[in-house]
Amino acid sequence: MKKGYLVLESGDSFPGYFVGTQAPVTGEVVFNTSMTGYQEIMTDPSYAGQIMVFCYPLIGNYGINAEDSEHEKIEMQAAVFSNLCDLPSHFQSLANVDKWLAESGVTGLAGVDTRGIVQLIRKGGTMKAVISDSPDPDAIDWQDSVAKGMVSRVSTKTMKVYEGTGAHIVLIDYGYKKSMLTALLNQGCKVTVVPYNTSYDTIRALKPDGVMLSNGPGDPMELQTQFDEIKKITSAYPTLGICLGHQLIALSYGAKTSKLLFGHRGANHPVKELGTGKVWITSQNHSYVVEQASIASDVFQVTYKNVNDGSIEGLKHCKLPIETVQFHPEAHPGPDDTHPVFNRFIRSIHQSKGEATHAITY
Ligand SMILES: NC(=O)CC[C@H](N)C(=O)O
Repeated sequence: MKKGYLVLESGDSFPGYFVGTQAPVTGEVVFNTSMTGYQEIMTDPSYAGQIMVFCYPLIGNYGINAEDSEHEKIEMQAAVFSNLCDLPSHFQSLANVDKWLAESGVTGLAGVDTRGIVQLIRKGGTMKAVISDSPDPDAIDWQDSVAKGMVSRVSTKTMKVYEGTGAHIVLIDYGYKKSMLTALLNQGCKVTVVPYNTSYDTIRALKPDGVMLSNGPGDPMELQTQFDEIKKITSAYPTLGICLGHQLIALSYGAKTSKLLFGHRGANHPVKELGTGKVWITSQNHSYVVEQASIASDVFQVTYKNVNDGSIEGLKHCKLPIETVQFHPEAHPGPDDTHPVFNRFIRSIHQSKGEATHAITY
């Protein structure tokens, strides 16, 4: 086993042993508290450019299977584990995490005091980190910036059509998770996945019934040049925005975003639906949030709030059929309490076309 270190910009370093590809990497270090779902987490394109620390101390015990990946590639920079199981047991398992990371060209570090790292991040915030074979923070050029432009890297380069007999949804791909597409296909929708920078005119030519803006990596302000187009697109069709999609819609209509100290990443984040007072347990993965003070009350109504820190978790446009959520209704991993968000979206499409919705059973 080759010794390696996670070295944080704060100067702290944590020893472990290399798994997967043993190449040195730089990234923004973040943590996820989910107890299960490591394959879905590692394949979520929203983690592009980041080093993921798994809080749960045992990862890999049910292996890697052919079903659970959320994207065809692992986009995260690296993953860090406490105990990594090398002899998984599950009828669907095809490989252990070490072998899978190696085949995918991704670095891993195991046997690490992940709890110690999480305590530091919770105090100092998400920060830059390096995985290398040296524990010395002074040997690292901290001026090297963490990669930007991740959305253009992970988004599809061509349009892809998934046939269905129901509503036609254009899914704008900022790094969408497969489960979002599955949720739409399960509603019978036809889905056209388009690149992140697709124009309003191109989308109009596709004659969609609705549009969905997906999750994705990085700071939403990096996509500032798209805001005018996003406003045009979303004011023309019933819209659902999820996570990065939610942030982009808010920004396009004049709100502001800011970065949380260490983000929300896990599968048990409580969110209150303000209209009903109900609390849902949600799956989350984000650093940025829409700022309450920046929301014009005649443009958006806040629909959901995070129970832990009061941050905004959902918006509804006051006049247009636009709904956005910061959490992940598609789950994977995590509870599907909020899956009805998709049903509501499809219902809003039928309503905006003046179609009767009494026959719809959801
Ligand atoms: N899952 C996502 O879409 C993440 C959105 C954004 N990159 C953030 O970190 O806040």
